[in-house]
Amino acid sequence: MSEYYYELTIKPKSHYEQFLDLLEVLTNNAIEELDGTLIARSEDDLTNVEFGINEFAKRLDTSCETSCVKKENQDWIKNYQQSVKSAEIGKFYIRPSWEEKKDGSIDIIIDPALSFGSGHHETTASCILAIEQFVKEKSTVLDVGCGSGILSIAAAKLGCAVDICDTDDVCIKDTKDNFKLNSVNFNDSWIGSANNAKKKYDVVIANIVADVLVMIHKDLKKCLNDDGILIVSGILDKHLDRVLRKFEDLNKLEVIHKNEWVTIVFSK
Ligand SMILES: C[S@@+](CC[C@H](N)C(=O)[O-])C[C@H]1O[C@@H](n2cnc3c(N)ncnc32)[C@H](O)[C@@H]1O
Repeated sequence: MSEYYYELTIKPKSHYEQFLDLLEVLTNNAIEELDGTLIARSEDDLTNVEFGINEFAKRLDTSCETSCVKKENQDWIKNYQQSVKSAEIGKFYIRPSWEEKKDGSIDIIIDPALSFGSGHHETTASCILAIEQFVKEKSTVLDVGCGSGILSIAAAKLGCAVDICDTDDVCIKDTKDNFKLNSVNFNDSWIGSANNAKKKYDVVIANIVADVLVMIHKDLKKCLNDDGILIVSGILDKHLDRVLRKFEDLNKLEVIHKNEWVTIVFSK
């Protein structure tokens, strides 16, 4: 990548299409069209093209405003990568693949993608803290609404046997990719929700939203072992009581507040 690029701006008074055609031929680059203005950018010097355009305007007996400015090039990929931050949550360190791992922390790699779950949202962070505190090695875990898979990857890294489900097929694909990226395994996966579970689990985690938790509360409890742990999140504090009412037959072990978001840990 060169240190500089040239930006040629042309605002024709008339014959817009002819100027566009000529600019395309002369620059062989993508042209930006903005309210009657044509903008070409190139790492090649465009001052000769500007001269040609002005000669063309004279031939057409019209005029156009032009400017050709030399600008500093940006490393857009590096700029973007610098905007994606790692997150340290308890003993876990969640990072994009281009960042270094942190010694002494449990490493989780999540690259930016469509699925929710980078570790920066309050609900994800609180669920990870709850997993660290309440989930024991070798537990069987169901991650309902796995998103990026971040929570089930955390559980897998603690030595749990995990199953994943999400109503969105893109999340299932992203989670599978992220398991590979993190060199951990899951057992079973399906597109759908807790009502499709074929067995009971030691731990069920559902970071969804209050309305959905209320809607699927029976399914979540149904796939929980007798002494199982249920972690629910995605609850805005104004909806907390409504969610609590649906789980009052369970023991409330912990309520984690982070800004306006609440995560609850129950035991059966
Ligand atoms: C807030 S994201 C949580 C992602 C990830 N588990 C985390 O904690 O960062 C909620 C996820 O739940 C999924 N979802 C929504 N309704 C669902 C339902 N009824 N059953 C299962 N998953 C659902 C969404 O597709 C989304 O991926």
